[in-house]
Amino acid sequence: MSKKPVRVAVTGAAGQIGYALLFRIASGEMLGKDQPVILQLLEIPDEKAQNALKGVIMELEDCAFPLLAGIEAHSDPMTAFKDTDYALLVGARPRGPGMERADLLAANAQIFTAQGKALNAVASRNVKVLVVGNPANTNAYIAMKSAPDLKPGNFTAMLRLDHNRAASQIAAKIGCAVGDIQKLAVWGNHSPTMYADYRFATVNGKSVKDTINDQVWNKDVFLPTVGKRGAAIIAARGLSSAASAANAAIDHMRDWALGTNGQWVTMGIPSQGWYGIPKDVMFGFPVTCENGEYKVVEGLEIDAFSQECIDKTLAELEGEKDGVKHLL
Ligand SMILES: NC(=O)C1=CN([C@@H]2O[C@H](COP(=O)(O)OP(=O)(O)OC[C@H]3O[C@@H](n4cnc5c(N)ncnc54)[C@H](O)[C@@H]3O)[C@@H](O)[C@H]2O)C=CC1
Ligand SMILES: O=C([O-])CC(=O)C(=O)O
Repeated sequence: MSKKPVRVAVTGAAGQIGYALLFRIASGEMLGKDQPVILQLLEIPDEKAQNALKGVIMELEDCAFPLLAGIEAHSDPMTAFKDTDYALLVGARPRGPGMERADLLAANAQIFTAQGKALNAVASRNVKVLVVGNPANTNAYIAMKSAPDLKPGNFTAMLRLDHNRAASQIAAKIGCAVGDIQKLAVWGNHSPTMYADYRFATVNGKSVKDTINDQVWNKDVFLPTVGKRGAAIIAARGLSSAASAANAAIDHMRDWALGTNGQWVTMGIPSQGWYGIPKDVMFGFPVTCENGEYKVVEGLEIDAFSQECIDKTLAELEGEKDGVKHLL
């Protein structure tokens, strides 16, 4: 018997990430090739954006995806999030050259108060929320705090693009396939302060750290390359990453919903005090997923260099949190 359709809300649906995301969700790449979906698409109440959304919907229809059980266009989060099981909050302003993601807080933060409140009012009580819009960690924190009746742990921020970037850089350095690398972690904020940590990673069962054996490369090449990859893409493309961001969103939601078979992935989640990170800080941690739940990989040793990196990214997040106090 075929499964009952689930409701997937996507905001910023007519934007560049939306265009790289919706067709993959509708084809079953996010929730499985046996899971029908109803797409609940939100765009701003502006004629140009709503027209663009209509065009995207026409294209979705023209794909005749067997798993696409319905498509809705919305301009109000209170209707877009009704009964939604999954919410991908993408809609927000992207940065341009010379900006940091935190510079977007003033423009984007209010979106996430309104959308957190709407999720609180009308979404499924088990809704799984992924915030992509930047600055993703703090926006996810705002949405979580604006939705007191939902489980805080169901609000997450996207660190998966950083995780995938780190895996790709390591694979290129070692000369192995990305899929051979396991047990990678990215700690902290989706910003240049993030700490991509390969100390526990393995390549075909061997230690990545021992294989690379070059702390100078780690500190002076790997960490800045991963941390500043978003800016490098903006410099090259004139626009921020879209297909790779959509791909990371698919990876994040798929793994959360369907499980990781014991493999580590990185998710931005509200801390429960793990590794000394204060409660509720939306922080990138290594996790495994099973039965629709994530579980932090605990008990990892944090050496002096790692602690310094973690402290730095935490301080940045605490600063962003202070800056949005007035909205909560
Ligand atoms: N966390 C991550 O790893 C990444 C995050 N991003 C962020 O994702 C966000 C979206 O990026 P793009 O799709 O490239 O931008 P875009 O400008 O192409 O699209 C954004 C869309 O969101 C819509 N929008 C704005 N406010 C909205 C609201 N309140 N409700 C619903 N829709 C709204 C706009 O009308 C626009 O169509 C940006 O903030 C960007 O910085 C981008 C790449 C990676
Ligand atoms: O850098 C940006 O502004 C877009 C983004 O978050 C990324 O590509 O990681």
